[in-house]
Amino acid sequence: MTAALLEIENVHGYYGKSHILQGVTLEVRAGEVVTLLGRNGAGKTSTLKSISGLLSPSAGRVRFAGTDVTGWRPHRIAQRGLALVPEHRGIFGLLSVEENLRIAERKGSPWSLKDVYRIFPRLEERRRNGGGQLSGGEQQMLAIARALLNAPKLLMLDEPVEGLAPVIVDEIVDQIRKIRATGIPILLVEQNLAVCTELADRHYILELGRVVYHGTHDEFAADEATKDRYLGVKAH
Ligand SMILES: Nc1ncnc2c1ncn2[C@@H]1O[C@H](COP(=O)(O)OP(=O)(O)OP(=O)(O)O)[C@@H](O)[C@H]1O
Repeated sequence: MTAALLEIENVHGYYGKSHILQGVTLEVRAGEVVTLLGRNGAGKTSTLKSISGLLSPSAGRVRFAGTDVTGWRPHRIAQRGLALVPEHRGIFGLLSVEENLRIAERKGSPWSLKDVYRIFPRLEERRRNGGGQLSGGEQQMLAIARALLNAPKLLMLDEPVEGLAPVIVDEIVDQIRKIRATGIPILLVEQNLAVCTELADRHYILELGRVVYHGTHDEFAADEATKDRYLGVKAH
């Protein structure tokens, strides 16, 4: 079996006195796309934050690429190659698309501007536009492209298609598939079940800050009862 690139073991986390993460355990192996599912407020974003150092775990371990990074500051974790693309996309509205990309370029990165334009041709078309002039879908593409330029060993995407039109959703799913084909593993938080089942090798479901289900793509696809119970999705 392939060794896990990311291992989260029994992670607990608080916002003030609220015990939000109550022992989350999951792993992502080399080359995998893994989804983290669950209803609103289940703790998906908080799990990504606890991995990337934005929420310091009160207990448990986060191991990444063989190193225990629990409690490290976000920038140190990012330097190790763990990239988080948050739901609110953090791009610079006053800079052009290309400037947004240029400031994310990194010496020695296997990813060049040309490589990201190959995956996101729309960004090349819009390269002189201001970041603030982009549509929601284009902003999402720009945020992912910026993360790629940083040469991530693992990409974490928080609801990349939320609120986007179906045609843009399809485009982004296709782009994520292309990124996956380059070998970069992805941890994907997503509510859109069709997107998840299309992309993922394995799934975890969170409820009240705990993992209540995990299974492979095939197991999950066949398990209507689980989908109904934890996600409120009726079989059809
Ligand atoms: N900064 C914060 N301060 C206090 N409570 C928070 C904070 N952020 C999130 N929470 C609470 O923590 C719980 C988990 O939130 P989280 O955002 O991780 O859930 P989620 O599964 O990502 O849901 P959603 O899809 O709604 O973002 C929720 O009850 C939420 O209200």
